[in-house]
Amino acid sequence: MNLLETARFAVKSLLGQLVFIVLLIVSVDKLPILLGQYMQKLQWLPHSLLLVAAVMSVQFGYSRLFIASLLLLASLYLPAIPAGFIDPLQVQHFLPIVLVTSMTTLMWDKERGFSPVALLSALVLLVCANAAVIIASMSLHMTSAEWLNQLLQPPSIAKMKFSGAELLLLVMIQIIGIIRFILAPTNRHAALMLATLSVSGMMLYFGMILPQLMLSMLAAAFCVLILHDSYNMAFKDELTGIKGRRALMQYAATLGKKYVVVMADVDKFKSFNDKYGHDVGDQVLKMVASCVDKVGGGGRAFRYGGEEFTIVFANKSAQQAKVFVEAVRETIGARPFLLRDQDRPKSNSKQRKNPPKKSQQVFVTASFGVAECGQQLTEFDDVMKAADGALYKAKAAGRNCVKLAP
Ligand SMILES: Nc1nc2c(ncn2[C@@H]2O[C@H](COP(=O)(O)OP(=O)(O)OP(=O)(O)O)[C@@H](O)[C@H]2O)c(=O)[nH]1
Repeated sequence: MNLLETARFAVKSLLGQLVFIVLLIVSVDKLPILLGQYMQKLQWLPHSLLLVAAVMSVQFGYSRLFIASLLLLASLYLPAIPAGFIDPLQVQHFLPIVLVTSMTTLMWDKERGFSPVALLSALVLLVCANAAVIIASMSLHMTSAEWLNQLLQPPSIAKMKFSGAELLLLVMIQIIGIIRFILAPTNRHAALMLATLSVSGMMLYFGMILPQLMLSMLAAAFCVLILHDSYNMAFKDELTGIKGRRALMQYAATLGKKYVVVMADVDKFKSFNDKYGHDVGDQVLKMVASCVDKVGGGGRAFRYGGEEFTIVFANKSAQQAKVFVEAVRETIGARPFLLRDQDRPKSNSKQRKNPPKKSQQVFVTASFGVAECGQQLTEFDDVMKAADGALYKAKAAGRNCVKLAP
């Protein structure tokens, strides 16, 4: 994802999270009244959903979401600890702080895997982070409680009894989490941030005890975000972010009798890679993919593999599609690719042969072959082969052009 796409994803995801929190607050308040006696029977729901989220996290190798699910699961059992063993009021007081701190710490941590050593080191990290926050909260509370309490007061709707110091710390932890999310807005970070925001929102609104319904919804959101990741893994190309070959084949199966297939190939890409390095080549592929993906006329773009892309137009003739393909070709050829310092291969890189000068602009072009489904070509594979043949002709004709199959 380039910077703009990352920002767009972050904003979209943040808005989604906001909607989720509002829904949460509304439903946690209203649903128990609506569901009445059924709520009693739904006690198993948060436990089961959190277990499902934990199992799914293991399947996907998401150790941080696994730990987060277990922490939320543990939070369901903490209030049940006998009073003599641990002060329930202290548990209620520190539980939300511990959860928010843990989720934010996990956001900044890396995926460690599931070996005992990895899990133990994640646990040590969480214990250290929480100890630091609790000590900071206590010392802030003792030293500067008065002015902080005056400065930071919970909103009037809040039912919690938090000091100004604790509020300050919580706000700071949230900001640290939000920064992490903006820097790397992945689904996993979205899930962890959703957890910190929900826990804080619930605390403010309902006091210290986290409603079971909230944990159920949070666990369901974890599962949905993991499933969304699995969809992306299966159908999207990792490098360019556009749909990949598997998605193309699935789409092909849904096409009727009238459609057009376009095969596109970046020109002289091998020498581009040799000249500027593979990493710059990757950036260029992303740029080309974003141009191809914006094709008009209802065309759907896919990365076929390597430096090849496929566009499919349903219900169009080759002549009709050609207009839109020409537009994409022109856009790619006219878009300057700026080689910044950070794009240059490292000095010890084996790929570097001719490193670019500072802020040098380079251009790439692409060739296109177009074929339509018809009497001669009825199978998708055959139409693709014909488009490939036309692409070959475009290369032979000097590249940077569009050729139609006969
Ligand atoms: N950077 C980068 N390079 C890739 C990727 N996939 C394929 N390539 C490179 O793309 C190049 C394709 O080169 P060729 O198929 O020889 O064709 P070409 O140099 O583009 O020449 P023409 O197609 O004849 O214009 C190879 O050097 C591959 O290594 C990728 O994901 N990233």
